[in-house]
Amino acid sequence: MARVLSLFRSQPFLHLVARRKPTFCKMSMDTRAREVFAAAVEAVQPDTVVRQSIKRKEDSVVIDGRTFTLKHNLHLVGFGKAVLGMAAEAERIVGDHLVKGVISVPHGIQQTLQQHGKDHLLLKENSRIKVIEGAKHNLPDADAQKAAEMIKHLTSELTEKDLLLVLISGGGSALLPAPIPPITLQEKLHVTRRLAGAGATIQELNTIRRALSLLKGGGLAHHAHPAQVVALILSDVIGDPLDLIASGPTVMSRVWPEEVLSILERYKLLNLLPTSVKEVLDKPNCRWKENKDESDPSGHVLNAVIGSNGVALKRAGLRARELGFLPVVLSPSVCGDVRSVSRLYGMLARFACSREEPPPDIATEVLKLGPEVGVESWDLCRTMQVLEEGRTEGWGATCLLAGGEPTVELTGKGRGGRNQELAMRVGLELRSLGLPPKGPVFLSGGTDGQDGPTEAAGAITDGGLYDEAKGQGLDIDNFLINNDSYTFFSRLSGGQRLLVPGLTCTNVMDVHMLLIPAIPINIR
Ligand SMILES: Nc1ncnc2c1ncn2[C@@H]1O[C@H](COP(=O)(O)OP(=O)(O)OP(=O)(O)O)[C@@H](O)[C@H]1O
Ligand SMILES: O=C(O)[C@H](O)CO
Repeated sequence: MARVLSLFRSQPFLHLVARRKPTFCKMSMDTRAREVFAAAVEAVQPDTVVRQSIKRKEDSVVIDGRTFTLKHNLHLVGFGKAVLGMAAEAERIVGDHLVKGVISVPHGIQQTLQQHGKDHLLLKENSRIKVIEGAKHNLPDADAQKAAEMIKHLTSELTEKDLLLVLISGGGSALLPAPIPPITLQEKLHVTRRLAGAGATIQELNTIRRALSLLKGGGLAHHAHPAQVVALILSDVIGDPLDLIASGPTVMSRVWPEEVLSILERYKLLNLLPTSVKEVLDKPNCRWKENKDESDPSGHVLNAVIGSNGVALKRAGLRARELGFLPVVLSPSVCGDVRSVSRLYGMLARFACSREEPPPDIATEVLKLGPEVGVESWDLCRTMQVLEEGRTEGWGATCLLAGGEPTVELTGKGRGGRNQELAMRVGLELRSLGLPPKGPVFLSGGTDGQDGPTEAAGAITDGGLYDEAKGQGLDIDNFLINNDSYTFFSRLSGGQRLLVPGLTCTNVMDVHMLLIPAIPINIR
């Protein structure tokens, strides 16, 4: 393994890690972990990402290097959990060039933002944008369908002189339901709910949604043709795939019947489909019969990802450096079962803390686990090299950052979320390393501020978790079996280990952080 790592030494990737030695910081590891998480979330605030991506120059805007002339010809539509703040900022930038807009946002969001003092994310009183709240509990409903109908109507009226700004963020699929007739909203909901309940991935779910919708899979761009369409996208899907985020309404995509049928078959839904769904699936590429124009609108569409997990991790790395860590970003694509993901972080901590040249089996095990948790060998080797240097060359404390969206197999009936469960499991892994209490610290948090159906975003943990719980009469294994991580962390030490940032108004999946102290520590 030493040979594998040495191969990476000569590579030019080290620009990803600033080589300057970090400064010493007196704050506790816990406080610094929370600060780094806050920086990650701050980097992807809806108003910030829009401000950074639209540059106003007199009567034009520059987006993604392209200039668009404004002649009181701008229309705006949007759908997603972060879209209200994105729209407020966009309207501030384009001013009265905005003719009108419609956005579909989560139920109750305006009141919640007001209550949290986040007025800068609300539209001004005389805004030209109509806000429709819907999709209670993240499920498409009549309000969201009405919003989709209005959005479709607005886009269908555009001409080649118009510019359509489309704001997209996670949760957009549920907020833009436009089932292809004769499918009803209830029938579409029935299919997608069964798929989600059976454990379908977001890729599978959104492939089906695209096949059943008038606006998804490029339908919105099609309706807007021949107007110029510019979509600004805040990604909540691993790898930032344009055709899957909110089911890709501005990305022209064909429906492949074989793919659709194989997904439905995989989840044993083929025989349970409503007749209307079968009817639509029999004619998969006739989604836009009511076209005003048959020409391909793709040339008129610019799709730009303006915020993502990668962006959040980059900013987190900068903050970590200010707080005295050598930052290293492992990957923004961590997925797979939380058990495997916790093993990965446990092994990386062991690798980083080993006093000797790490035993070859750790690096080999780490690389073996890579495919299961969505991390490339290249990224693992690069990260291990930084950890090795941190240890052998005295770089000081290290902050390993990663992100993505692991999964939990729900076996119990407790309250929790994947971040809190991951934190519990990593705590157990760190304990098994036999490190002293001031060893590595691990944080896992959802950037939307909510982990599963709980008011916490995640939790902070370390190798002392098990003994701390035992000392307070809490049986950690029982909580894990019952997927009761929120109850566990709420009861443990007065909830001190919980991460509760409140509503963050954004969502770029989860952030994971492993802080490795500078002091050389012995492991068993
Ligand atoms: N008791 C529990 N313990 C662990 N995980 C849970 C528990 N209950 C729900 N979950 C997990 O929480 C996730 C749903 O929560 P959440 O709404 O935060 O998901 P999400 O995919 O992040 O949604 P969003 O689109 O808002 O990002 C699912 O992955 C589910 O398996
Ligand atoms: O809305 C959706 O489809 C999910 O949040 C993924 O983007």
